[in-house]
Amino acid sequence: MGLLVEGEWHDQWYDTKSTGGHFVRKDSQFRNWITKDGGAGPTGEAGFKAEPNRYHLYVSYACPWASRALIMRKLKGLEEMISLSVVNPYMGENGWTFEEGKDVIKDPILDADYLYQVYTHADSNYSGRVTVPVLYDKKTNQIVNNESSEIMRMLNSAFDEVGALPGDYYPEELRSQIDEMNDKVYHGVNNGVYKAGFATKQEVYEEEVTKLFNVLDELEEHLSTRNYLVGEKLTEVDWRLFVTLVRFDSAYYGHFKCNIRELREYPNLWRYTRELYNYKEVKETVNFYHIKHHYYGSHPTINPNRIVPKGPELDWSI
Ligand SMILES: N[C@@H](CCC(=O)N[C@@H](CS)C(=O)NCC(=O)O)C(=O)O
Repeated sequence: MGLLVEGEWHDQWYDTKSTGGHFVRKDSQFRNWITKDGGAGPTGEAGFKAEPNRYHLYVSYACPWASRALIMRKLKGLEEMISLSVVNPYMGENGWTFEEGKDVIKDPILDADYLYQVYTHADSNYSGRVTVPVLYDKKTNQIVNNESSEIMRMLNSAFDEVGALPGDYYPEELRSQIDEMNDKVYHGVNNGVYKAGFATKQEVYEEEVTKLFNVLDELEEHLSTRNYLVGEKLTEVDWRLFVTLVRFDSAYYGHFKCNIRELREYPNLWRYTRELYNYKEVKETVNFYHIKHHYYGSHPTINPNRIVPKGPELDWSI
């Protein structure tokens, strides 16, 4: 694992010393938007019009943030319109790579060996982390956006007039409730598992893991009287929660020590996760081989021998 400093790759683990043992996530830097007419979005510059076959998505099947984008691409039927690359699950001294391996889809655009080359191609002086997902413009050869919450939003609606499937996962009338729930889910769960798992001090881990399970308890209660987090149908916040829950027992419970309870011990959350897993073709975006091999294999400070556990055996049927 590493990062780019003025376009040069440095192999370096997260710095938690300067933050007292806490893992602090950095903001994504590429923030342009694809829009129906090519006008600027809520952030960034204009010029990225929704056109079939113009954009490419770089993801990791292991990564929950990338999976949000992958799920939206699937729900909106954009597979033919937005091409895809999938990195190798192992993230080592060169960060994400396109090294051959099970289910890897190489980079057809730059033929890069490493994802950081996509970043330096777009900005030869880039400084920062090299993360997935990355939404890339093949026409102008630049990164449009590398922030999954924004990529989800643009895929939700920008391509509606050029052949996307119907479905609005961020409906106008529910936006304020969705935003509020997104905040809880992001801080409490999506980033919560990382804050527990990457903590480097006992008291920080205990504090974070307790907070995580308090939010899971709250969500379990919330789902006792309703099927979805907000309103009567699935919205983006359900998919944002799903990507963490679907990894919970296979990766976070063991590798990140989020083990106060298994997800399967929560009847409502477990029912909900299985339902979303079986929704349309969403299960095709969930790759447990990549998930387990990435987490257990890529963090030597947590699991130095990189042994990947065989279990658990999960029954996803509904
Ligand atoms: N805020 C970003 C976070 C993306 C992210 O952290 N992705 C992880 C994989 S799960 C990554 O690529 N990490 C590489 C690194 O931090 O060096 C988003 O939501 O898109």
